[in-house]
Amino acid sequence: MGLEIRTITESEVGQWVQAMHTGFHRSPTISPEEVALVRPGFDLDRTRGAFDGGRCVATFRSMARDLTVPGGGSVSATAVTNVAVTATHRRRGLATRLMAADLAAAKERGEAAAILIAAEYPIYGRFGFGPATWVADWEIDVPRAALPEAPGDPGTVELVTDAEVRELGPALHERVRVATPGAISRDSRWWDRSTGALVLPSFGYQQPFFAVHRDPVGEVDAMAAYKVNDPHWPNKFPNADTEVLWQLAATPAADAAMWRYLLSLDWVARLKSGFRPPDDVLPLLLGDPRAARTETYADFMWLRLLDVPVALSARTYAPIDADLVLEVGDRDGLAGGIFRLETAPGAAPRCTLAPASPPDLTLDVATLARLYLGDESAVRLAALGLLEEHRPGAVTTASHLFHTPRRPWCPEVF
Ligand SMILES: CC(=O)SCCNC(=O)CCNC(=O)[C@H](O)C(C)(C)COP(=O)(O)OP(=O)(O)OC[C@H]1O[C@@H](n2cnc3c(N)ncnc32)[C@H](O)[C@@H]1OP(=O)(O)O
Repeated sequence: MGLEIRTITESEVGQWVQAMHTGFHRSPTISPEEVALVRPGFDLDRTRGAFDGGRCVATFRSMARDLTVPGGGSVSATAVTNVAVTATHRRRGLATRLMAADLAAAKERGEAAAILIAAEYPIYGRFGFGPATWVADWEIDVPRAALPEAPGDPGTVELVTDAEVRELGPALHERVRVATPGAISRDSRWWDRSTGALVLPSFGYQQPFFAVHRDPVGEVDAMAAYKVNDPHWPNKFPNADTEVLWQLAATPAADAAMWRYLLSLDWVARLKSGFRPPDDVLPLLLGDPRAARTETYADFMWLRLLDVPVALSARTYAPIDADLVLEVGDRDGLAGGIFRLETAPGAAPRCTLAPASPPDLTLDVATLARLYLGDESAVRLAALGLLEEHRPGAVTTASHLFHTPRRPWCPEVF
């Protein structure tokens, strides 16, 4: 029997989970109890495997998510995860075939985009994905941070239980999600796993502290999960690390108040921020921004457009009159074509198929993904040779149009 690519059946979930863990070099044996715990998170119509003689040797799964785009609208996206090929079967085209099957199904369902977090940079460009959001992660030398005196916070910070996080967190997350291009919807399993209500034996759970910030009328406007790791004290100096697992804030004032709290814990020498937006103001909240050392600055969520007119019509642009014809190449034949993007101040943008129009710009679908959420500038992409200009000024116009005041950010690890 040859290699077969297909969605899996209920009875194959166990060996699929085993193959996924094997591909990720985790434990080679997963208990039936753990399989039963993960199973409710799977949509079997979107869970694929590669089978060699009946044995699962590669895995691939996707989830339906809403992706926030500039302007506060959203597009439907297939969120790809658990892509893993057993070491004995790598580089035989299995990931390619699984990706082709999932993208075709997503296109068929009418999803406008596919998103994923790439384990390694070189893997997904060939499938039409481009890095669409980036992350930064800082380590802050707390004694040197010189946190400036701030006007009194009219709100309050309190510590809450994991049950309260499950109750209060989803509304705050949704408030942040719709205001943050690049953010995606989150299901209740995320909250269960992050608060110990659902513990997978392979991953375990150590309860963090949960802090919430409330505005003056008592509404939660920021939340953080953090741990304090307290190693030895050299010459009896306090030397602990605050490790922020996640922090969400709905307003700049709440964001600053929460960081102020996290930076003011006794005994702490260093604060590890966790993944933040690449243009986060966190370092600039400090009296001495040099106290924040960049630990990570890297690509994060990759995007692949599946429906260019739907996606480009869903976001807003700089308020200028523009008429730009884009020739989008897509070697997989999923989303390519010639499209006209029309914008005007105060009017909804329109993106339509325009096969007979002479293009102003030619670019690949993966390059358009880098522009789409506002993370990249067309001028930079042109400097890299990724955009071809046919009408003078078209690159500059595209740069103005797609630019957003803040860079996009995806707070989810999925
Ligand atoms: C969204 C996520 O889940 S990210 C997690 C991805 N998974 C992992 O990193 C786990 C460990 N790695 C693996 O499981 C596999 O190596 C995978 C999934 C990365 C690739 O699977 P494979 O079946 O080997 O990929 P496939 O054979 O389809 O490769 C297609 C092409 O991509 C290239 N490629 C695949 N993986 C990589 C890589 N990590 N780095 C560079 N090139 C790669 C191949 O060389 C091949 O190139 P070619 O067409 O020019 O010959």
